[in-house]
Amino acid sequence: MAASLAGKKVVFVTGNAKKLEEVVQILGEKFPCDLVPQKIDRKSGSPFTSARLPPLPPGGRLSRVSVFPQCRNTRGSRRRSPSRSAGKRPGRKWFLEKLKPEGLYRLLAGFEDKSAYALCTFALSTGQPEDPVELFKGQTFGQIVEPRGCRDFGWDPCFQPDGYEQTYAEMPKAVKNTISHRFRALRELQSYFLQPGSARAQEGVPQRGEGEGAA
Ligand SMILES: O=c1[nH]c(=O)c2ncn([C@H]3C[C@H](O)[C@@H](COP(=O)(O)OP(=O)(O)OP(=O)(O)O)O3)c2[nH]1
Ligand SMILES: [Mg+2]
Repeated sequence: MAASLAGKKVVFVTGNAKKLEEVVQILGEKFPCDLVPQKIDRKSGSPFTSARLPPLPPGGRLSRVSVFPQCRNTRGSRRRSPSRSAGKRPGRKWFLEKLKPEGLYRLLAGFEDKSAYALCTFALSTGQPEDPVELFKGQTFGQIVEPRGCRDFGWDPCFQPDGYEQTYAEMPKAVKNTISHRFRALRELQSYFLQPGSARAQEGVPQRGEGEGAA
């Protein structure tokens, strides 16, 4: 990590305490920046309202969700029943709240193929509307299984990563945090800043015109 990043403030926009906990654990004490969690605020005047966010990056809906989580929630308030959305967005919060991990597993009862992947996308913005947003993705492949393990985080009990006998919820956090989708996305983000001699390593922020290749 570039020395010039030391002491810089990075605002992590999330309302999810478990995500925050994992990000703090994964980044560890060596992370040189000051990570400041902030729930996104829909009200005008917040630095994170849609009007003041940078332009959308390419990459489809999942990318837009990463940049506009709260706008998405607002616009998407025509709530659909879980069954109407089956197979489309099982990771979404309201969907999981209704179904619980058991329901998510049951959705696949009629399917032999229970393969799945967990995807995490971090969107990094300088805060300047004219600067591009950089996306960092991490993906972990696995299977949807009958829920097992601790119930303190979403769908962790029914996701068993390939090559492991335990679900995310059964394995120690220290293990999940070295194989998870979130870990892989953060690794991409960290290596983005580590590129030696790059302008972003010196400045600590993405530069205009540096695009898709970076992640
Ligand atoms: O079991 C898990 N394990 C995870 O690693 C994980 N990551 C996300 N989720 C859950 C949390 C929600 O129920 C959904 C995704 O919704 P999302 O909008 O990403 O999360 P929010 O809680 O709304 O937090 P933000 O404020 O949007 O960051 O999947 C996991 N469950
Ligand atoms: Mg959300």
